[in-house]
Amino acid sequence: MNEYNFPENFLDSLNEEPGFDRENFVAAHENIISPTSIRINPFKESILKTNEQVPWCAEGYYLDSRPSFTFDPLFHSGCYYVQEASSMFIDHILKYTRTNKDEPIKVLDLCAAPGGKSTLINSAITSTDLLVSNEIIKTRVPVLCDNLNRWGTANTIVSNNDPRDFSRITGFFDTILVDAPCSGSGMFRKDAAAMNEWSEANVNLCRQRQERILADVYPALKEDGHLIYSTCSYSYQENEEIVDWLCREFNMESVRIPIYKEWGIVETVSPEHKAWGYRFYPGKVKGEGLFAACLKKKQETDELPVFKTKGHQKLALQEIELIKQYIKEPDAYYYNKVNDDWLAIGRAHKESLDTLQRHLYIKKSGVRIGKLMGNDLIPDHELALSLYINKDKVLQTELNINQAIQFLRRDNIEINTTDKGWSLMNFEGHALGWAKLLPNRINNYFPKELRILANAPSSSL
Ligand SMILES: C[S@@+](CC[C@H](N)C(=O)[O-])C[C@H]1O[C@@H](n2cnc3c(N)ncnc32)[C@H](O)[C@@H]1O
Repeated sequence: MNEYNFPENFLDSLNEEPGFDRENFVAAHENIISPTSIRINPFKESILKTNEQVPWCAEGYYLDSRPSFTFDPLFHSGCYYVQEASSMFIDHILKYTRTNKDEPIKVLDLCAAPGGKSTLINSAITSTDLLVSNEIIKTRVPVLCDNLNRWGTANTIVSNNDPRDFSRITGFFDTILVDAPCSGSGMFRKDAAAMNEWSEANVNLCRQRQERILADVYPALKEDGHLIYSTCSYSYQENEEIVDWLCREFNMESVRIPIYKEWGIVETVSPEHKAWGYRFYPGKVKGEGLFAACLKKKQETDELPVFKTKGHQKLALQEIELIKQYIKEPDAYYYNKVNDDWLAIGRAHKESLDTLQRHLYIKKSGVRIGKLMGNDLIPDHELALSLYINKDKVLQTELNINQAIQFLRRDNIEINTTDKGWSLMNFEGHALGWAKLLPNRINNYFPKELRILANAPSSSL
């Protein structure tokens, strides 16, 4: 064993890597606790900002200590996402590469669960832009949907596909993020167990998988579109060598991202194509290990297929009129019924949804509004958290912190009210979910699978 119980050969394997300072790196692992950072939701105003901002992301903030997020109702209402600071660099790349804000873009987050970078992309784009958030592993899709539901936007489609399925949607996306599965050395400080998984053989396996993922998704990128590639590995094989491979095998050029020296990020160039990359080392940055690079597709080699729009089932216009009452600016949305549930997605994304539905396994599109029972809406949890709910149409009940925690536990709550019917349950004005107010009791509709099960810590947030 060596310093800090790093895996055998790990430190030696990094000795030649750009910007690697062995002493500083080991000291950062031995002496510095992993910093806690959050990224606030720009669409849900809250007073969570702290004095120390993450330098490369305007919405990122460091916290002095790690509170119990589970017991903070604002976490459940989607006012912020707990995210490691280095990962927020993707925001900086997205903003730099977005030159024309007037033209809507389509972004794919290919390896998206649990959704940290998807919520980040969602904050960086506008409602006329589209985010497709994909996760290959079925069991990881629910957490991705939950995190996106909390963010509250109606311009996201979640799919559950293998990267190869995207090769059929030629030239569809303006930007693709591949936050690739990797050997995970960048997370050693946060997750010491990851060290047991590390080996040189695994680094090589990861590299092969990364190449396969990138080759599969490449056709889906538009000409002049950007590919953002990131890993939480320090290994050269998974980073600079992959960037070189992309430049060699595909028609791509490297994009240099401006950074400030005081950020502590190490800019690297790949040996063969001199392509830029950005390395984050704990000890040099206040964050964990990350590698990121951005490339631009030079020329479309295949001819673009013409996408035909599928014919639609005859829409139940009367039902749509009922649904629309619950939505702010209702004409801005396209309403779609899947089984018995009504969903709304920005009207601008209807055609994209048609195309994607023909090629992908769609798990969520826009916001689920709920089911109609006669003339009544049984509202969905997604509607409660969404930014587009027409709050004039529904009852709202403000809860204090204890009532909010009871609600989030799905316990019985006692409140003094004469109101009756479906009500949003709010904390500090932010919706947590639905309850039905009945003459002699309150039915709690907070989703069972999301309820707080843990015991409250002695001091919560
Ligand atoms: C680094 S994690 C993504 C983290 C996520 N982008 C975020 O910010 O929350 C990599 C993801 O890739 C997925 N994955 C694993 N194997 C894959 C494959 N062969 N193709 C595509 N994705 C894969 C994993 O399930 C995991 O969700």
